[in-house]
Amino acid sequence: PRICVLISGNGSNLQAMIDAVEGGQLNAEIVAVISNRPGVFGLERAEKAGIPAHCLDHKDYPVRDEFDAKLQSLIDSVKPDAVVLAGFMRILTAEFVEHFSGKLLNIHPSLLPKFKGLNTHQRAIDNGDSEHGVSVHFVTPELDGGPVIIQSRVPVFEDDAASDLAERVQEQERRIYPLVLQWFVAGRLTMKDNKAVLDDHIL
Ligand SMILES: N[C@@H]1O[C@H](COP(=O)(O)O)[C@@H](O)[C@H]1O
Repeated sequence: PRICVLISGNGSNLQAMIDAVEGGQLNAEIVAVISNRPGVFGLERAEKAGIPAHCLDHKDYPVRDEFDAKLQSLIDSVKPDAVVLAGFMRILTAEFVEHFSGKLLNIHPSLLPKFKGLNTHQRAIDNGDSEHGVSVHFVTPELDGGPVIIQSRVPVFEDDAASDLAERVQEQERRIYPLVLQWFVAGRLTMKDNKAVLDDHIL
């Protein structure tokens, strides 16, 4: 199975996928990494792993539809079985999302449906939550609203800063995202009627 990963920055989730492929936990090939920002560390991680790395700078496409159309054809050119958003910080158009419906996955650093959008760690702290976490979900046109596949919870400590919580959450991200991808490429995980289904069980 072929995986295409979209990033915007550091790429710690991408690195976890690269390591899982190299370690035999993820039986797939990462055939392309695409960033919407030039010069990010995630692109270096891809090059170091011998994966074709592409940058499609969204600043070159003032019209969102044009950026998404270009991105869609670049992704289609590598014929992926899964398109994986890993710290990809762009809102995608409904056309783009529909085109990859059922094979487009995202990781969001909160216990969805709580804290859709940005700054999730600080918002959990400001809200006085005792627990926080991360969700992997299928992408639908509703931002951070697609069917959730798996979540991992972490405690929030009184003296936590957002950076402490981010580190604790990212540790979980690196564990669960490769696992979900393995389920998907093994054909065990699908999206049906806006629901995530694993081994014929609705999640
Ligand atoms: N969407 C969020 O963006 C961050 C990106 O991290 P990285 O994979 O680029 O290190 C992650 O925390 C992810 O949940």
